[in-house]
Amino acid sequence: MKLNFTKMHGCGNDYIYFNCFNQQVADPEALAIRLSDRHFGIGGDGIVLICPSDVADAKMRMFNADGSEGKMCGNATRCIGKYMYDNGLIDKPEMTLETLSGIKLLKMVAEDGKIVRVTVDMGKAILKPSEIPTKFTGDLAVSVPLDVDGKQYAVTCVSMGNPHCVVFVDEDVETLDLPAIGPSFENHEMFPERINTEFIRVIDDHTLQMRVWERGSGETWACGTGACAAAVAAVLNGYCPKGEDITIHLRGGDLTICYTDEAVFLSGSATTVFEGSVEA
Ligand SMILES: N[C@@H](CCC[C@H](N)C(=O)O)C(=O)O
Repeated sequence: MKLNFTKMHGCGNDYIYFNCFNQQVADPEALAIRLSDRHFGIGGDGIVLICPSDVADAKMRMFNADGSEGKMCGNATRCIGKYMYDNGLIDKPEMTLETLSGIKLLKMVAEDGKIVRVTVDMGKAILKPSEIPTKFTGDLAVSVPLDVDGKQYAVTCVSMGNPHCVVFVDEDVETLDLPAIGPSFENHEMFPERINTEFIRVIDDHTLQMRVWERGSGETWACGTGACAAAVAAVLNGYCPKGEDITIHLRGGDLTICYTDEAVFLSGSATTVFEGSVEA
């Protein structure tokens, strides 16, 4: 059996998207592992299913490259908005999207009939360490010490529907050896469900530089929820103001985040790369 797919990316965070309004994907965990492989598959950071929903315009399920299911994915939400509008599944440039972390509202900008930019209301940031989840105690984990492979880091933990550990560093993040240090954060005993880790250099009070090691996918060129977590952490640590746009420079492009008391807003591009079909 063949499955039709669309390869899309948000700032280089690339997933293989399946329209499940008109086809069914069995065993998405195994499919994610096989197709994400950049040598023997299509290549991507994972797969995303765009499914019918009883409570929203569509429902997202996303699977990392190791087959694990993520509860939230900021870049995929934006790409789904573009897919739904560009393919006539919605007729106005806004939609609701059901995720494992609740229903998100997307507002989009169209140019020549195609979506070029999407803003997602990601909901409130979750800061209670036990709810992220982490094993830190207390009401917040802001600049708390963490020993990783014998080196001391100060980390700030945030959930954007999925867990993040944000580390502020002084050096250019391009100089970091992420494949060496990323897995030790991801699988650290303080994070019972593993963790996504963002390494951040503060450029100024409205600009951050970021690299990310994602749970289940390794280094990716962008992470929407990670960019949100980084902006929240920057505010909590006093580097950036609340309620104003913060630009995050990622390996694959820029994202804009605004952290308010009501919600975190994520804005950025969404791009279609190619379409095809693959043996299921
Ligand atoms: N790239 C994503 C996040 C994908 C899920 C993450 N790896 C997890 O397991 O929580 C984004 O853009 O937010």
